Amino acid sequence: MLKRLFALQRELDTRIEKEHGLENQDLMDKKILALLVELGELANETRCFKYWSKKPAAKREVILEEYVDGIHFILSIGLNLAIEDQLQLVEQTEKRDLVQQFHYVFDSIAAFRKEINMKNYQSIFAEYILLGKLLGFSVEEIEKAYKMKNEVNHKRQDQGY
Ligand SMILES: O=c1ccn([C@H]2C[C@H](O)[C@@H](COP(=O)(O)OP(=O)(O)OP(=O)(O)O)O2)c(=O)[nH]1
Repeated sequence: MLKRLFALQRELDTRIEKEHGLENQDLMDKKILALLVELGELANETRCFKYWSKKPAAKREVILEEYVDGIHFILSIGLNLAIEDQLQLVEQTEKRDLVQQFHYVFDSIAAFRKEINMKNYQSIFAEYILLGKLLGFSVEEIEKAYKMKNEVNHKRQDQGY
């Protein structure tokens, strides 16, 4: 699955960079910030930290769409590192709640920015997958939603987004 997703991401990223004349630019810092912002948007839709409110979480499909925006940027960062073939996912097993898990993902992204290496990248990946599990998403569901959003992203580029 990961190989397929990396391939789709590469196609999209190449397209976006061409369209915006960014082929030789280092986009790492922007991608990291984009991922942090997506993570904030995702947390906002789950409303998991809004102890002051009774309003329920957004619909499952809205949360899944936010979640796969994050997957896009994680894959895209991986392509910058050119390490997709070495990726080994270590499964996180510790029991955590959703709020804790959001913090773990934020912390892993911050650690990666400080020290951009394979180990720290793997840790973003592992924490983000666990976040998806806590949100109740299956791997198949994530892959399907990723493909749908990837197509939307291509269409946006067609329309000069
Ligand atoms: O190099 C890139 C840049 C962006 N994206 C994707 C990731 C994500 O799926 C989408 C950007 O997020 P979003 O759809 O939230 O874009 P936006 O411009 O912030 O949209 P909106 O204003 O509707 O929130 O573009 C990539 O895959 N590669």
